[in-house]
Amino acid sequence: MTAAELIVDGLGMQFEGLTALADVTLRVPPGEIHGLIGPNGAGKTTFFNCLTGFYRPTSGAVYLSGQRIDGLPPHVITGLGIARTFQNIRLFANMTVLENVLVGQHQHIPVGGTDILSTRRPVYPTAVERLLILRGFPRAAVNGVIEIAGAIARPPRVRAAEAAAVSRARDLLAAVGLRGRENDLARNLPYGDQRRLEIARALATRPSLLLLDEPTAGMNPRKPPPWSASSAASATNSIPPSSSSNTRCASSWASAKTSPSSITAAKSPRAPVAIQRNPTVIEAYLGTRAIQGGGHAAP
Ligand SMILES: Nc1ncnc2c1ncn2[C@@H]1O[C@H](COP(=O)(O)OP(=O)(O)OP(=O)(O)O)[C@@H](O)[C@H]1O
Repeated sequence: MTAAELIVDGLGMQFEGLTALADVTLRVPPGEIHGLIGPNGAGKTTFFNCLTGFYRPTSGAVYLSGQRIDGLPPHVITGLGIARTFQNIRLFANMTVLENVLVGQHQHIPVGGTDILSTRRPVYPTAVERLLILRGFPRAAVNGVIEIAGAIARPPRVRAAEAAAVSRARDLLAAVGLRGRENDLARNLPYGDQRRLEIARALATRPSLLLLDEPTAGMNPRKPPPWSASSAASATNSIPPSSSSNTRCASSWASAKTSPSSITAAKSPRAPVAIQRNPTVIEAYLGTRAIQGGGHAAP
């Protein structure tokens, strides 16, 4: 997916008596990497939750490449191009490493239904679709039925798509340094590797905007990740995990390409939150390949 522009206009989030976000206004142009910095409780995670549909903001609006997205459910926002990781890791603990990344590709794996009908049109599902629609079934229900049938019957096109998804998942895992761990259960990975897996899963959704919540928490600040473009540079530039100082670079977002610009600072009545353009943090962590495109890791 190409890089997306994010515009946040007067965003507010109220938890009964608590104002977590008030009048947050900012713009992230396509292709830029920024850090969101603020003390504990400043509202960084709440902000990400509002952008990704986990919270419905109480005021304001969010636009992704011109489309208003606030209030939409998380899976729809993911489909529109925003992927995220979580401060408190949320993997599918009892699924394998590979399966976790496959889940991230779910929206791009045709198993029947709409994808096959609209783009490939094999004769049999089309006939079934027509029959069901003629009998008065709503189109969405018909698509659902055919999707289930496709998943059960697994015709050659579905199997080919699944094989491609597995191959891409393996490439993503290699890109984040998890080659050879594909069949391990996610819960058995060390903490730092679980963070890497979350990033691979997020990239698997082919995002146009990637939100990373405390991506370096629990990571060794001195040992660069294996996929880093320059281990010497990243060793110098990487930030401490959960910083001992009061200010934390808890969250970052990134999308492909880079271009200079400035954005306004986010405002919160509770504590200051700064938005900084800081490519070093992300590049040191992910390596430029994952962010800027190239190979299968490119979103
Ligand atoms: N679901 C919720 N219900 C009530 N209050 C909430 C909820 N989620 C967040 N808050 C409150 O909103 C404020 C902002 O929390 P948030 O987790 O967004 O801060 P943060 O900047 O991410 O902090 P940290 O760096 O510690 O993660 C806090 O006071 C928190 O208690």
